[in-house]
Parts: sequence; C-alpha cells; structure tokens
Amino acid sequence: MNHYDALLLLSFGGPEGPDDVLPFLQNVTAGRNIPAERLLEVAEHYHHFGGVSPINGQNRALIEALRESGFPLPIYFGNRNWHPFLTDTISLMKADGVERALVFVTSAFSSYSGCRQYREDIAKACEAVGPGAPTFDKLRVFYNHPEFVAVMAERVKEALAQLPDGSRVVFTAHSIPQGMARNCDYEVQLRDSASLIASACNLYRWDLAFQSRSGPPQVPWLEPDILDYLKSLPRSAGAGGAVPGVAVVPLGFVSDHMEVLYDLDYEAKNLAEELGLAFVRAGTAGTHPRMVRLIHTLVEERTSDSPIPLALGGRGPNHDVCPVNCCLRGEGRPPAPENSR
Ligand SMILES: CC1=C(CCC(=O)O)c2cc3nc(cc4[nH]c(cc5[nH]c(cc1n2)c(C)c5CCC(=O)O)c(CCC(=O)O)c4C)C(CCC(=O)O)=C3C
Ligand SMILES: [Fe+2]
Repeated sequence: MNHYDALLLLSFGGPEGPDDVLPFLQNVTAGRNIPAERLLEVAEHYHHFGGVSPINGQNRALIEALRESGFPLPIYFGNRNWHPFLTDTISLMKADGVERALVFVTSAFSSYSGCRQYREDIAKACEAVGPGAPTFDKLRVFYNHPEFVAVMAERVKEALAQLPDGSRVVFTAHSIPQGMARNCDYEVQLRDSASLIASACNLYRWDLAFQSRSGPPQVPWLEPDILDYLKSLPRSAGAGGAVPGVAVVPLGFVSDHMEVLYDLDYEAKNLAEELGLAFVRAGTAGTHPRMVRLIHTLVEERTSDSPIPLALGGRGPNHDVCPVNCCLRGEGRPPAPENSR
C-alpha cells in the first residue's frame, strides 16, 4: 500500500490585479528569449481584463470542489509564477509535517512547459526549503483518460448545439517551439486526445490548430495558428461548400486562462465575425464533476495495491515516473542565416 500524506495542486499561476501583471510576466519570461514588444503586448491582454487572470480562481474552485467531494487527503496549492508560490507552499507542507505527497499538475499533455519544468520547479523549491521538505510524486498526464475525454466531449456537443449544421470543430492548444515539440509527445497526445473526443461525439472530421505563439519570429513554433486556420476555411460555395461556423475547443487548457479569454474569446471571435463565420468557444474542463472524479481515480490508481490504470485509445496510460530524458526543453534556436557558417 502506497501511503501519501497530501496532494499538491501545482499550476502556472496568473496575476490577480493590475500591479501583479508586470512582475508576473517577468517571472514567466526570466531566462527566456521573449522579445520586449511581445511582453508589452501580452501585458495589454491582461490589462484588458483589469489585470486579473481567471487561472488562480479556477484552481481554488477545483480544490474546493475536491474537498466537498470527500477527497481523502489534505490539498495544498502552489504555482510556478505567482502567489501562492511553490516554495512557500512547500515550506507550509513541511511545517505541517507532510512527508510524502502526490502532485496534480494542471496540464493534460506532456511538454517541457507542462511536465519537466514543473518537476524542475519542485526540485528547486525543495532545495530552497532545505532538509525536511516532503518528497513528491507527480501523477501521470491524463489526455486519454476516459473522464477527461468525456468532459471534453460534453463541451464539444454543447458548442455544436449552438451552431448551424456543417460547422467545423477545431481543437486548440498552446503552441510551443518546434525544437521543444521534437523532445516530447505533445503533438501526438493532442491528436490522440482530439480523435478520442471526436469519436465520442460521432464526428467524422475535426482539425487541430495552435494558439498564443510567442518567441522571436524566426524560431518555428507549431502551426497552423488558430487565426490562419479560420482564414483558411472555405467561404464560398465551392467544391465542399462554405463552412457556416466553427466550434473552437481549447483542449490544451484545463480551465479558463488568459489565453482562452483573450486569444480565443476576443481575437479569434472578432476575426470569425469579420469572416462571417458563426463562432462558439467550447468550455474548458474546469470544475466539472468528472474532473473531480478524474483526480480521485488518478490518486486511487497510485495508492492501490492492484491498480487498474484507465486509458482510452491505443497509446495506453502514460508513465507514472518520467524517464530521464522526458520532455527536455530543446534548443528552439533560429536557423543559421544563409550567409553565415
Ligand atoms: C505548453 C504551454 C502551456 C500549457 C501547459 C502548462 O500549463 O504549462 C502553457 C500554459 C500557460 N501559459 C501561460 C502564460 C504565458 N506563457 C508564456 C510563454 C510561453 N508559454 C509556453 C508554453 C505553454 N504555456 C512557451 C513555450 C512559452 C515561451 C516561453 C517559455 O519557453 O517558457 C507567457 C510569456 C508571454 C508570451 O509570450 O505569451 C505567458 C504570459 C499561462 C497563464 C495564463 C493566465 O494567466 O491565465 C498558462 C496556463
Ligand atoms: Fe504559456
């Protein structure tokens, strides 16, 4: 029997007021190659919503829903980039006598940003806290878990019910540099997850696009961008006929984040309007009761003597313990100019 004293919900963090925006963005981009103009542009996205990202509130609501569901362990909340900072949370856990904890990371897919970087964050925070810090075991990613697939299928159906027949379904996820994508299963997992959700909705076609690209323009990131995708949809009654509308499904975000509010609900929606496309943004998983059940089952799986790991499709349950080279950051370097050597 594997015993754990607590669950840590570990997330990205986001600002909760105008004064938080710049220091938050500085934390996110420290040591990253993000152009200054991009940073100012993103700061404006946050200010557009009063400097408040929904992410922390969504995570607190999920923790509340877990507690109300009779979760068997005390739950702690820590973030990479904003309060409550992971180091403070781990200090608190140590003071409370927690020795061994499971970690639920708020990312359904594996990438440097969603997997390895969180493990590095834990290692750094434990080092800062010093001797007596708890040990942590990360729960596996859940992109093909039946509960996650079921929630997202429900979200897709809700969106399609508001759209004319013949509308397209496009799943979106945060773009990452192609160099980073080569080091992980991010894109394969996204396609697998999207295809499982589409089957659950009896959809015969779906697409995958990316959003929220950052970094210098000469570095290739995953494409197509959601805006280019919308522009590419047939608009006149040609061979296949015009596409009347689109359901945009933020598959890569487990709850509403600034990227969802700004890049989809504002930018993509405005573009769709200009293009004459009906537009519905599907909901995120958020605090759906199935998300709560998902976390219960992931924890039961790790504490049971005879676990039955649930997974749909052909890829099976993802690993519990990451291999040494899992989700390396990758170079993301721009290609050398033609005339240099
Ligand atoms: C894969 C992935 C996820 C999903 C998995 C996961 O959850 O990790 C994710 C989530 C998020 N990304 C977020 C915000 C930002 N991401 C940035 C920058 C970057 N993201 C990247 C990737 C990802 N990001 C990458 C490769 C960069 C380039 C810099 C770097 O190599 O690290 C920047 C800098 C400015 C910009 O250029 O956009 C910001 C502000 C927020 C919070 C939103 C809110 O406040 O509601 C969340 C949940
Ligand atoms: Fe990001």
